[in-house]
Amino acid sequence: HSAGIIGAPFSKGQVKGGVESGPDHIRAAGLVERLLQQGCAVKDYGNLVFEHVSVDEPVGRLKSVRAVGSANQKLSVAMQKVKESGHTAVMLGGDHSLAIGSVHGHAAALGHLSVVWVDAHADINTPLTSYTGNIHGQPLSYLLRELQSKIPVLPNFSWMKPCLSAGDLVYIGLRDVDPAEHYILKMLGVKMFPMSKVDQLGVAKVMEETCDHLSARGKKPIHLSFDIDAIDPSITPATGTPVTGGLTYREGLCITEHLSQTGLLSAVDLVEVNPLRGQTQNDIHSTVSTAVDLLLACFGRQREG
Ligand SMILES: CN[C@](CCCC[B-](O)(O)O)(CCN1CCCCC1)C(=O)O
Ligand SMILES: [Mn+2]
Ligand SMILES: [Mn+2]
Repeated sequence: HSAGIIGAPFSKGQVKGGVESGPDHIRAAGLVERLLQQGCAVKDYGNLVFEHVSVDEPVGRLKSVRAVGSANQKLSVAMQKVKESGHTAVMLGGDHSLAIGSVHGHAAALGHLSVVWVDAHADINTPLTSYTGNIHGQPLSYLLRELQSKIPVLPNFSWMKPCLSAGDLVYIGLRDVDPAEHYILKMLGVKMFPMSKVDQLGVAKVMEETCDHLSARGKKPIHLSFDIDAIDPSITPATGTPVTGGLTYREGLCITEHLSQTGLLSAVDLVEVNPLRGQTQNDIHSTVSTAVDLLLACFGRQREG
């Protein structure tokens, strides 16, 4: 295993301050040292510097479009470099709008890929269906080829092109999906394992069916985009949009251990850790250490030793 870590201290895909300090909290909890201890090579590329965008008037309801566009352009270039250096990429967020640049850069380097999106939310609102205008609820609409007719021309987004097909996307953990998002998911026939399915099948069967679905599509490199709010807020409360009824700590490890064992894991996003949303130090510690443990499992750590 070899990890190439990129810190993306960015928060403009949503409106709650604090998520930009996610990368530093995850590093401070010992991510690099723990990866090295388990025999993983590590290259830490540090944090990207996102310059302030002074004038960024809303476009329709969309907030901070220009900032989100330029941040993701920079991230896409950085991701591509990390992949071309042969590492498994680790993108530490920052909010989930960063998946635009992370997936785009990954696809630019490798051509084709599949995405496993672990999240309480579908993050597939289009600019026109979003209630909030927060772009962290929309990244997949910019990435999916099938939705391009729904995306208007946006400032600072001309650098990107859609790079993902709906058949190569699998969701795990959904439990707070907007009506328009649900319509889109059904229309596109996207493979999804909402929490109801996780309860019904159990996480081992969910992972088996996830991998069967991806294998049938040709065993492409896997991009795991893990939103920490997929885990139950009793474990990871320090996040911007907590939703009760989430994955247990153990289910989170089952998911990441299983994907690690496929040998196809090529990039991991770990996003939406927001220390300011924790009520106590313990809230923050529980959230950040769970994020670290999930990442260690992505790089081969096994609970049996
Ligand atoms: C479900 N969609 C939301 C949340 C997006 C969360 C982004 B993530 O990165 O954390 O997954 C919420 C929209 N609801 C807000 C409250 C009223 C009903 C709509 C949105 O803002 O689009
Ligand atoms: Mn979420
Ligand atoms: Mn998300």
